[in-house]
Amino acid sequence: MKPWVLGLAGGIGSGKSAVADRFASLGVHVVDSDQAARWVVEPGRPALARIAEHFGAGVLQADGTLDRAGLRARIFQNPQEKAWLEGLLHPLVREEVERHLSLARSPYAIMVSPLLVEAGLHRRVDRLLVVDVPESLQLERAMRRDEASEEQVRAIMKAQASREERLRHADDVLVNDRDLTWLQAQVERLHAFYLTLRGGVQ
Ligand SMILES: CC(C)(COP(=O)(O)OP(=O)(O)OC[C@H]1O[C@@H](n2cnc3c(N)ncnc32)[C@H](O)[C@@H]1O)[C@@H](O)C(=O)NCCC(=O)NCCS
Ligand SMILES: Nc1ncnc2c1ncn2[C@@H]1O[C@H](COP(=O)(O)OP(=O)(O)OP(=O)(O)O)[C@@H](O)[C@H]1O
Repeated sequence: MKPWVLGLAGGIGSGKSAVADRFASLGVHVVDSDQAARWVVEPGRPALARIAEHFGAGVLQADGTLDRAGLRARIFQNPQEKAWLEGLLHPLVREEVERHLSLARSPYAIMVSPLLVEAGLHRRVDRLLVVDVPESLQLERAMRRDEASEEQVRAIMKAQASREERLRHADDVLVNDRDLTWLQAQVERLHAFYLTLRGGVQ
């Protein structure tokens, strides 16, 4: 049976993973498209060989895994290369995500993706929760987490939907501009609400 799916969207560094982890600790089955995008390029998977063919062997590290920082630098300064990579990976990611969603046994499941709105997946989910923060905070948190330059994080933000665009599709908004204790409380409140939408089905 297809589970009831909550979409969890937000730009880079907005706090999707922080929010998703808290839902997961309440027993909700979470599928993250960023993680799926990692699985499909693990050594031995055909997509990794295609990437090495296209970008050259320099895109692999000595141990045969993808040089993610190197590829990130390349695609976000070259829209054509980014489109090529997305054309290869997005169908595979979608397949992985659907497969993992179908394994859900919790009252509802969560699909997390930075590109949910961009990829039109807001139409696929039953309800959409957007994690929203001011751009300055998004920038600060992403730079600190990824040890990335302001220029690089801004380039990624530019490649994503604007806050306004995401918020236009939101059913619920979690403004993540306070501390993690507050975030936890908001997640608990939302979880109780989603359970009522599901009629408390366990
Ligand atoms: C370029 C890659 C190798 C960089 O890896 P890295 O480990 O540095 O980053 P990670 O995958 O954790 O992504 C970090 C954040 O970057 C942003 N981001 C990644 N890919 C994209 C993209 N194609 N468009 C816009 N933003 C993106 C997202 O906010 C994401 O959460 C990787 O992001 C990738 O394979 N991207 C293409 C696949 C994709 O579109 N993934 C996004 C969701 S499916
Ligand atoms: N309320 C908060 N207070 C302090 N730090 C936070 C808060 N929420 C998230 N963070 C931190 O900010 C960084 C970005 O959060 P997170 O990784 O959850 O974002 P994300 O939306 O999943 O990003 P991406 O799209 O890049 O994967 C992390 O280091 C996280 O621990």
